[in-house]
Amino acid sequence: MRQYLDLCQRIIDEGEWVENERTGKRCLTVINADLEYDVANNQFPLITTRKSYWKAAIAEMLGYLRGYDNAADFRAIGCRTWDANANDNKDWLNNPHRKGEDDMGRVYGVQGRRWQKPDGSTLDQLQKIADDLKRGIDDRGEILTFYNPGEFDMGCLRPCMHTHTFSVLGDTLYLTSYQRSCDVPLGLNFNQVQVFFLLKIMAQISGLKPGKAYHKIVNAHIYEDQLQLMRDVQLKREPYPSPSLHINPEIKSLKDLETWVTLDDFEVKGYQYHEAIKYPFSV
Ligand SMILES: Nc1nc(=O)c2c([nH]1)NC[C@@H]1CN(c3ccc(C(=O)N[C@@H](CCC(=O)O)C(=O)O)cc3)CN21
Ligand SMILES: O=c1ccn([C@H]2C[C@H](O)[C@@H](COP(=O)(O)O)O2)c(=O)[nH]1
Repeated sequence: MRQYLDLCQRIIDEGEWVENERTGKRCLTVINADLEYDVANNQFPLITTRKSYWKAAIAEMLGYLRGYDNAADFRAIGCRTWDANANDNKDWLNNPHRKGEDDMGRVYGVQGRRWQKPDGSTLDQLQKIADDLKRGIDDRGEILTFYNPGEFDMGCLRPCMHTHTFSVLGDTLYLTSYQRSCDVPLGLNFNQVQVFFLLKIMAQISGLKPGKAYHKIVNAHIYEDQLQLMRDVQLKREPYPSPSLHINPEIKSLKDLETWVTLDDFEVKGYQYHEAIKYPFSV
């Protein structure tokens, strides 16, 4: 939790103002942040200085792992984060590739599960990783990437947390996740939960122990309309100790994740938090 608050403070102390054309807003910005999560000791990095909606964050990652490309599918599992980008983003609404209401296009999970190959077939990156990890194999290329520049014009948003690399040492699984752009008040709240969850669930279905997760962020920013709430409200609060995340031990395979898992299979214990803060969201 401290590392999150330190990053927020660093942006306020050292950040530079950058105009963002896409949203029409200015962002206070720093380059490069390295965060680390102790999954081995179940130190769940849930923000405690405001109420954080961890279930929606897990649902979003679950939707990516299932290859969802539609905001309605995300809503059905308890996540509304794609409603705005699928349906209120002017550029996307005018994009001929958009297939209608709620379509997100070829983003995240589509690339992760159905990467289009030149011969017309598709590649399932996640299945290959799950199969390898189950056999204890790390070929130094256990990489799940959602980043497909050739298809950016076919999706509503370029992926932000775009690449996840899994590594095995002995009987322990590690994860390194890369993020090109980070809305620290809103997005990072979710992304921290997702990196932690991704390592914990992949370790569980591989029969490996979870180790540490490393989260590498390039452009970390606070939008101008979020700054006052961050500086004068959230950063004035004292954090509480980390809660822990518990996953139904019956989840044993990628197939389980794809077929029957719901948010009821996840529980957070010991979550103490300060009251909610509503940060503005930029589409
Ligand atoms: N500007 C921007 N920031 C983001 O963080 C972001 C995007 N755009 N576009 C794509 C996804 C969508 N994400 C989102 C979208 C909404 C919330 C949000 O509104 N969170 C609220 C409440 C969530 C809830 O009630 O479940 C929050 O207070 O955290 C968070 C992340 C993360 N990403
Ligand atoms: O998982 C996510 C997804 C998105 N974001 C934020 C980062 C930026 O503020 C916007 C994306 O805008 P770009 O112009 O494409 O960089 O969404 C996030 O923090 N986490």
